[in-house]
Amino acid sequence: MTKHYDTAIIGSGQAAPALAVALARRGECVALIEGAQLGGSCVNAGCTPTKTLRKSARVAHMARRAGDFGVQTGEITVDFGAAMARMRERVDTARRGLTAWLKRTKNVDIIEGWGAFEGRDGEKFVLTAGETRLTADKVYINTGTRAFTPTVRGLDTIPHLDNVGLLALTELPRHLIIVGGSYIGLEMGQIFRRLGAEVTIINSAPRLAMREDADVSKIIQGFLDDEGVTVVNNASIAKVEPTRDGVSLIMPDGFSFQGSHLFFATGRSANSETLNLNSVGVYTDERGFIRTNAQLATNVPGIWALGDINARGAFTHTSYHDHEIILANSDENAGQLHQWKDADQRPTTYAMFTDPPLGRVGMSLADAQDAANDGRSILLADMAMSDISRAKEEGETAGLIRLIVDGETEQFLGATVFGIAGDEIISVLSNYMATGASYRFMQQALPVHPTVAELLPTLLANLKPLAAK
Ligand SMILES: Cc1cc2nc3c(=O)[nH]c(=O)nc-3n(C[C@H](O)[C@H](O)[C@H](O)COP(=O)(O)OP(=O)(O)OC[C@H]3O[C@@H](n4cnc5c(N)ncnc54)[C@H](O)[C@@H]3O)c2cc1C
Ligand SMILES: NC(=O)c1ccc[n+]([C@@H]2O[C@H](COP(=O)([O-])OP(=O)(O)OC[C@H]3O[C@@H](n4cnc5c(N)ncnc54)[C@H](O)[C@@H]3O)[C@@H](O)[C@H]2O)c1
Repeated sequence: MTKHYDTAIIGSGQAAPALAVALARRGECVALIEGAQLGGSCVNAGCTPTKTLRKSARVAHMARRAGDFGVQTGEITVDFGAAMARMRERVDTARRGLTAWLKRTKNVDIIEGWGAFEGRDGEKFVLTAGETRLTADKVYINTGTRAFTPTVRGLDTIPHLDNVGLLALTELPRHLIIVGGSYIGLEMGQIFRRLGAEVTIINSAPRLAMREDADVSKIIQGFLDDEGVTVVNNASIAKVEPTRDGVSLIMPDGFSFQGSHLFFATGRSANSETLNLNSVGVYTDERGFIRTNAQLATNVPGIWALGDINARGAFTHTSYHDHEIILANSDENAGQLHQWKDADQRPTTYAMFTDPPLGRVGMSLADAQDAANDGRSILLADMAMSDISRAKEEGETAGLIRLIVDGETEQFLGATVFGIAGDEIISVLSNYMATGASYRFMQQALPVHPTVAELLPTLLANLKPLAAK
């Protein structure tokens, strides 16, 4: 029998559970279709496991640095199995909690299987998920992405890992070769180095974290060098070959890098090709990401796309925020949430969880320079973490703070907080930006001493015009 639902959600990414529960509470009958594990990439093979493992890595790092703080320890060893078990326990607990929440929500049916469109039955959309066939008035797609692996000669002859495989390892790699020098490569490279592996990062770009400002890349390169991570920028791989105990990456000049394990952190592919989108006429871009307007509606009325699959963000918080956009636009009483009704209005906000973490919102220096070159009035202030008392007291002085303000409206346009607690402090700026207030109000605030954030008002007093180049 084909059951009819008000709403079907394909994929239990970071928008889906909250959306399913909210719509069910509005009285809708909701089908939540998941082909693998509830919780999606973030809970199972992304944020949750990596940030849990990062803590073990940081503890090992700080234990090795204990002498700097006048604390003596014995020899530091890492029990990789125990660190991974702690990580798995955290993931399993998070998924269990999510599953229980969804299962106890009236009007939500969890359907196990890979969802796809079959077409239409009048106004209704017809879907399949494994053995189940269902119809729905509305469909929300939250199917996310999976690891993208580039074509490399010889890759079919050697074992290699993506984020799922890396996080399933039971033994510490002797020498992990990571292809990719961006969020995933950098976070995992530092973590595995601190857990005791040799790590080599092979990066095709001329510098690490190429989307960030050049001085940020330089700081990242500096602390990875200090920790003994080998970084090869501007790299291209001619071919890979198996060796007796691992893999060899051979470069076009014949130079080679040997390691025990090979991990690709080279971006993500859209999970859209098995959705049979053509059967209902939904448009994608050339990479398979689903086109939406700022309210996340596709070109087909009644179908929306949320999370990474709409290419309007690539983070858990952007995916979760997408569900708030949907709710705000489908509830006429949500007028006060006007800023959530439009994905084009939100500034890019994220953290890269290297240690120290990089917190970012809105414009980078490079973006600000482009704007100044276009004639926009831009004010800029920078400060090195090494000039901040709290960072010195903590003995963690790598990084910088950068504030960018519109010279005419006095509103913040962007900020970088790269250093201790940068992942937390950045929300001071992004929350403030959501108010649209002049930066001058922040100058009147009373900050707590000694903190990193106390320097924000001081730094604002040093704003200087950014000249066009
Ligand atoms: C290693 C790693 C670390 C990360 N760390 C962070 C971080 O610290 N902070 C952060 O904000 N972001 C982080 N991210 C990114 C974050 O995980 C994603 O942006 C986030 O999960 C949003 O994804 P989503 O909602 O689009 O869907 P996803 O979380 O990708 O989930 C999509 C779900 O849909 C399911 N699915 C796919 N196709 C179908 C189908 N046809 N039928 C049924 N089900 C289907 C999948 O099985 C999956 O469960 C990280 C990513 C990785 C890989
Ligand atoms: N802290 C976070 O929020 C967080 C953490 C991890 C991942 N993520 C999300 O995951 C997504 C994917 O991250 P990612 O780091 O895999 O991808 P990315 O697209 O950010 O970077 C890909 C990297 O691979 C390199 N590269 C590409 N092809 C290569 C090749 N053939 N040889 C060598 N290097 C090559 C690029 O130069 C770049 O450094 C990001 O978009 C991000 O949003 C977020």
